Amino acid sequence: MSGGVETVVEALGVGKRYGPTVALADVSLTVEAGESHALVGRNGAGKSTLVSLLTGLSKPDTGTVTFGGEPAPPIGDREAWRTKVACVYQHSTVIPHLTVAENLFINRQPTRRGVISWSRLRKDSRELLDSWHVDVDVDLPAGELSVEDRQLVEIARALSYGARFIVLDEPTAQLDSDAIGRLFVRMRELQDAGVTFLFISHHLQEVHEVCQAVTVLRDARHVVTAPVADLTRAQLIDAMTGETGGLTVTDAAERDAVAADAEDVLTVAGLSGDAFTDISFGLRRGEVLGIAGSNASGKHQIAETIYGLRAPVRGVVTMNGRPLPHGDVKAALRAGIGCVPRDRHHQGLVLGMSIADNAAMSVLDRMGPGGLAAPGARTAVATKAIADYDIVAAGPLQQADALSGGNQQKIVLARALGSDPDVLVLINPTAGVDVKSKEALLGQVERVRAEGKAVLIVSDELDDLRPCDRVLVLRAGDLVAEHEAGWSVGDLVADIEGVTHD
Ligand SMILES: Nc1ncnc2c1ncn2[C@@H]1O[C@H](COP(=O)(O)OP(=O)(O)OP(=O)(O)O)[C@@H](O)[C@H]1O
Repeated sequence: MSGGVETVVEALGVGKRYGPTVALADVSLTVEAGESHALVGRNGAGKSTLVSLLTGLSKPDTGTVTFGGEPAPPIGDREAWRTKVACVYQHSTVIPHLTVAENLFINRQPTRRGVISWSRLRKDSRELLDSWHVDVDVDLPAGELSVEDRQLVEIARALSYGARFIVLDEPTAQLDSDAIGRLFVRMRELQDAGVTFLFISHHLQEVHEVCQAVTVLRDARHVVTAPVADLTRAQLIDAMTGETGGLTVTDAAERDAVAADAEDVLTVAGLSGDAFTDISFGLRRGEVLGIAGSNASGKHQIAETIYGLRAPVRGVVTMNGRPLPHGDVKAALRAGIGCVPRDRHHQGLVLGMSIADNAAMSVLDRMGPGGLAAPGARTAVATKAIADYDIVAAGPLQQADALSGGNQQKIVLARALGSDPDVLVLINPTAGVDVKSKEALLGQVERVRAEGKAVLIVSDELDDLRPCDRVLVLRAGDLVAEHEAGWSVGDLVADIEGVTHD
């Protein structure tokens, strides 16, 4: 108890090392009942490590964790941990081919005379979801759920074990603005019903919108804990970076427009495919073009069709006047298209390989005969990437899986740019990346553009669209609007959502 308020969880002086890396040093955190407490910090600051200690996935080297004043359960006792806390990760923990009901009651299915009672399982699942107002079909394979519904199912599952403390690890990273709004409404309802949240996000406006308290970590250490209302966005950024001065976001409206006679490097003509119909546009040399839209708009699918991950049903994509074969990523790469994919975990990075090998992958054929780069050359590429993108790593030979999520993301971007493409296709390039690194990434886009290359940015984040000369808006698979640099947020969002703005 502190000042009459019940403490849900307390970490006292916790520390954690991974080999030579100090991931957390003497960090303390107190989360009070019924609050939403934000945990923020730059990529590699130690947020996920702290969450792993608070959820019993690993044991602190030093310090203690207590729940409601009681010592945390022993590490191996998963049952006991489940009654205290759950974490909803960006990446799903549901088993995709099992139904929602099976996922909810996995390893504790109701039985009748020693046999699983499927009718009870479905009924109990329905009741559980109803009690938390989660409107999801319990018979659906969990892999078919939207990210939004999957998160709600995971929250309901956590609550059904008795946990009333839930960690949300970048829950908004894959949600569009409508879904984020609904998640926040849901968080407030659950808070009113006695649930406490630890909320991790790189979007500081979200912290201000939905949290009451905030803790900042920097370089493995605790910097400050304060009521959210006491810290402005600028003060939060200063606490995260240890510097003053805030951020500079490149805005295309502040630089010269693309030359009127600049030729198209990439054209999309009459393209139809999964979730989009008859889309045509050109991308000129020296241009940064944005595509905005909700998750259902088809914007990701268009980008994926351009770089060959999907085949179109109709239409053609040309690079420098030559049609690209359909659905052929390698051909797109050879033609000069670099990409930062949407799903970096599966398409982006080989986790078992070093930073050097990952960063050098698509530049291999430029580094030596037969695509075999000398180790020194690979290390040099990685060392440069670490410096250019501010990657927190022990060195170029560190394995990618030992990096924090945001730092892994930076390697994918470094690699896409490293192949020196004529056209760079970026899908949600700054998702999971801290505010300060975002600036560095968008700075690289500016560099590429200034070199006369072209960039296509498909993003859920309006900040990512600021460096764009034009932004195309997609709705339900149709191209519905085009905005020149200098657009107002209200106008763009109105077009994205299909409402009138006045
Ligand atoms: N399994 C591991 N092996 C080695 N080092 C690790 C491991 N897990 C984390 N680290 C290191 O510990 C430090 C803290 O990482 P952590 O994942 O906690 O950061 P984070 O604040 O969650 O970052 P992000 O915002 O990028 O997710 C980083 O330097 C990271 O490289």
